[in-house]
Amino acid sequence: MSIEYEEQLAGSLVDSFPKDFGYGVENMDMMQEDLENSPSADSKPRILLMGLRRSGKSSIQKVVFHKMSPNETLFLESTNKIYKDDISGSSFVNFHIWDFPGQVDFFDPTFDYEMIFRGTGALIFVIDAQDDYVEALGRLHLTVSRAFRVNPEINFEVFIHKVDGLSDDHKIETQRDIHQRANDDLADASLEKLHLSFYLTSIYDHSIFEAFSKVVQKLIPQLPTLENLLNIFISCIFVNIFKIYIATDSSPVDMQSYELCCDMIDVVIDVSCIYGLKDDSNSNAYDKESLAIIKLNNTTVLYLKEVTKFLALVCILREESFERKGLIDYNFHCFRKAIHEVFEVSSSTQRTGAAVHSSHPSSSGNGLARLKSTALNGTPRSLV
Ligand SMILES: Nc1nc2c(ncn2[C@@H]2O[C@H](COP(=O)(O)OP(=O)(O)OP(=O)(O)O)[C@@H](O)[C@H]2O)c(=O)[nH]1
Repeated sequence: MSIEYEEQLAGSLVDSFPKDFGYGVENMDMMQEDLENSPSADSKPRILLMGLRRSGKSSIQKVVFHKMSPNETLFLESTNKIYKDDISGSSFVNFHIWDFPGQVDFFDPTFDYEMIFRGTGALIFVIDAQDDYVEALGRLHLTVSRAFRVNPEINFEVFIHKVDGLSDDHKIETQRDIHQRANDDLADASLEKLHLSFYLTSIYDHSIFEAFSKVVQKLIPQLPTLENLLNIFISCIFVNIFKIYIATDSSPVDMQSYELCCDMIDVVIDVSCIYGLKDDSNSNAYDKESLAIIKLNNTTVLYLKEVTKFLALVCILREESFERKGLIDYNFHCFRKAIHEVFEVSSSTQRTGAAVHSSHPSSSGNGLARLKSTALNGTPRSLV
């Protein structure tokens, strides 16, 4: 895939991607001013990407949110600015990502780290598993303990990264060792309440998308409502155009199904971008008409349909269930309506400044109650 095509693709999908927006290390004051003045600063959760130099932070951001192919990250230059990405990935998932250069002295007294941590939803600390990680563990401890003291609500996520270069045994041993040492350091500092979540990640497979999905899901207050909706509807995955799954039904997500769903999104969006876009810049590669059905050779069917501007529902159905397509379409229609209702409630609550609490879907209106009865009357529920 050419770089021009990728840029065109990213540009056509995401309106608010100020790609080259960044602050030089020398421009910390400017960044701070922006933090204070930005109207969206309070409403959108912030995700910080931190870690030592060359640990893979920028690569993660580029691969997940800019559709860069993993091989191209070999040519990424070292970041010497803090990059801020405004991700408007779905009605539910809007956040800022701050990619910190490895060499920034984050605890420079002229730099107000309290302000940064106060508005942060998740702090992702990236550790290069192919390198000696002793220094990284020291830095991790320093960073999370400072952040926790300022804002104990932050979700602390540790990406044990670049595990593609490790054997399966080595991966497990590395995770165990990092887990043990990081938690020992916290116990020594009497910070047992600080919880770290660990993920094995690589940009060369879907593990980075899966890990990011889990990080993002923790920031979605409507998640239990979405899960309920999916449970009563069908076995499926609800993903956005970045292949981050927002919610699934309650059966555990197996990697193979998730990878299939991701590939389906790639096919639909890539083909639409290459062959579907008209010359006028107003047309979108992904819109209300976006729909794809692929029959697999194991008697299952992949079914993708647009839900909102950035969200799609991808279902894996048994072939015989798919014969009742009218019922599936009707259920989908109800599901889509329910999602829009949840979104409307959430945006109006956000406007009034109140917190959004999840509730059982049947309490959210007639559309949802109808969905429940329809679903129970004949929707296939099994996953591959
Ligand atoms: N094998 C492997 N290499 C990776 C992975 N992720 C990133 N890399 C490589 O790691 C190198 C450094 O990646 P960057 O994304 O520039 O690292 P960074 O943390 O942003 O570095 P600074 O900007 O210096 O802070 C690049 O050559 C990437 O190709 C991965 O999952 N596996």
